[in-house]
Amino acid sequence: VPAVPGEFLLAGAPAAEPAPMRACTPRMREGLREHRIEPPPGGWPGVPQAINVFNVFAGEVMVALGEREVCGRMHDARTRDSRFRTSVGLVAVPAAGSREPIRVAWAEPLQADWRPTVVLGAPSPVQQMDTMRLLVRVSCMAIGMALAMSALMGFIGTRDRSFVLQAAACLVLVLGQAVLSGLSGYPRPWLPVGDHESWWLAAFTAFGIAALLYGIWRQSGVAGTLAPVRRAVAWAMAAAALAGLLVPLLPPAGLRALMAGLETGFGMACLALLAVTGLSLRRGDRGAVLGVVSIVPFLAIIAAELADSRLLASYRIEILQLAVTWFLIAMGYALTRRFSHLRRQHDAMRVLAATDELTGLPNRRSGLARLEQLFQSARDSGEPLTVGFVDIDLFKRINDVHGHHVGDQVLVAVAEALAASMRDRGDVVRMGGEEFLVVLPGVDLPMATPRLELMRQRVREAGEALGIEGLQVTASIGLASLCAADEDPASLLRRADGAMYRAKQDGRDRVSGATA
Ligand SMILES: Nc1nc2c(ncn2[C@@H]2O[C@H](COP(=O)(O)OP(=O)(O)OP(=O)(O)O)[C@@H](O)[C@H]2O)c(=O)[nH]1
Repeated sequence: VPAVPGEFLLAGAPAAEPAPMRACTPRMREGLREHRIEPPPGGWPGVPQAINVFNVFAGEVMVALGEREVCGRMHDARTRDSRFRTSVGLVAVPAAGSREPIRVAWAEPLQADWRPTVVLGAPSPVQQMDTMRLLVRVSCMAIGMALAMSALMGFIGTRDRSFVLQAAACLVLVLGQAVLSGLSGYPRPWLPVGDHESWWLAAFTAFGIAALLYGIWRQSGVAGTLAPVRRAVAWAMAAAALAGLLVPLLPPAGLRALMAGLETGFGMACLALLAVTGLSLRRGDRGAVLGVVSIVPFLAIIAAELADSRLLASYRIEILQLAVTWFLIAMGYALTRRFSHLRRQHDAMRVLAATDELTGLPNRRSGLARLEQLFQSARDSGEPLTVGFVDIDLFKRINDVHGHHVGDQVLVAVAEALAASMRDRGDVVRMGGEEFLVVLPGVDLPMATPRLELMRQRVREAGEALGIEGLQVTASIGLASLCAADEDPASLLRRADGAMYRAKQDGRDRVSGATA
């Protein structure tokens, strides 16, 4: 290696081989079927030719032109020309006028209709096309991984099982894509695929189909309603997963039969789910739209398969990956909706847990929590803080004379009268029974007394407004302002409570202030 100059870094070492290619051995050629591509009339034009073989999912691929002959496997990038990342290929310069044919060979495909594609042309456009395929393949996997991560984060936030299932489905489908696209062998194998590409492909097809069916079924809107459909889909999923587990036991012919069975089964399950999703839509379940949307690409692939589409044949891997990614995005969207639903539910429960059912005021627990906060900030800032304990007078008698339902009406009317007198309704708390707490941050005792006098008046008026004969509603109110001796909110409350008892003793229907 020459000395490293100051302006840049030099890494690596000069190449020792003329062409970093893997020559074919008799073992590699075993079982390969060879095909010939003839040169143009008049022979090769004497310029570089790139030959690229796509869509061979398993086994060795041989590409040869003239002297140059290479064998490579999709699942180990070290065996391939690194200029081609999604295919096995070579660049050769046949002599001008030479009539040597191109020879390509591969093992019998796992599915009869999975035809390999050979691309021939000038190196630059062939490589650009190869890079474009790589971009699609990598992007699809990256989206799948990002969705798996966000599903995991959703689980951390909600502890809801669907998020784990989604993350697991994403991972299965991402790994399946890695094997399908050959990225599991790039830059060196990171999954132990080895010589068993067909097993891995069949197993991931089976697990992937189980995951797809589960997702589409969950979104079809029939999960909770049609028991026979539910059972049929559950069976289909279990059968697909079981088939995936049995894969290592199957001989090549068995694998082919399994793949054909999985493809047919998946197609039929998609059509059945489309039909039941249609029923859900007709019943007005708008959520089922997502079920239809997630199946559409797979139905399009089945249709293209039946029509023997060229596009599907040459871009099979990318099209399958895009369909899977589409499905994962649809499922991710469904989970986002579920997340907001759970959030709303959670918020609603928090509000319920903090609210008194009868009056709609904050309940004792949340009121005390708010008082604790106000107590601390008043302590820190030195601002005044006053609390008023409001107790309806002779409430037991109101219940006894007019009935419990009138007692309830009185409680609601008093709560309303107290809350209406405050700027922030959150500062009136129902402490329980016929007791209320009024919190006045920033207000001292001399300022609080007339306000509570006014509230006492409003309580009386609220009772009169009920228009019940013989009903008189009054309240005794005890006031206390924060002083240096108050170590905690409880001591402030105790003093307000004491003042309220004095108001009762002094004849009720009055406001009494506690001394510091
Ligand atoms: N209608 C109704 N009554 C309630 C509710 N909660 C508590 N009570 C009743 O409120 C009454 C409170 O009575 P006491 O604590 O004896 O006090 P009081 O009758 O108001 O007498 P003083 O406080 O001395 O003026 C009890 O009879 C409880 O059953 C409620 O939600 N609705």
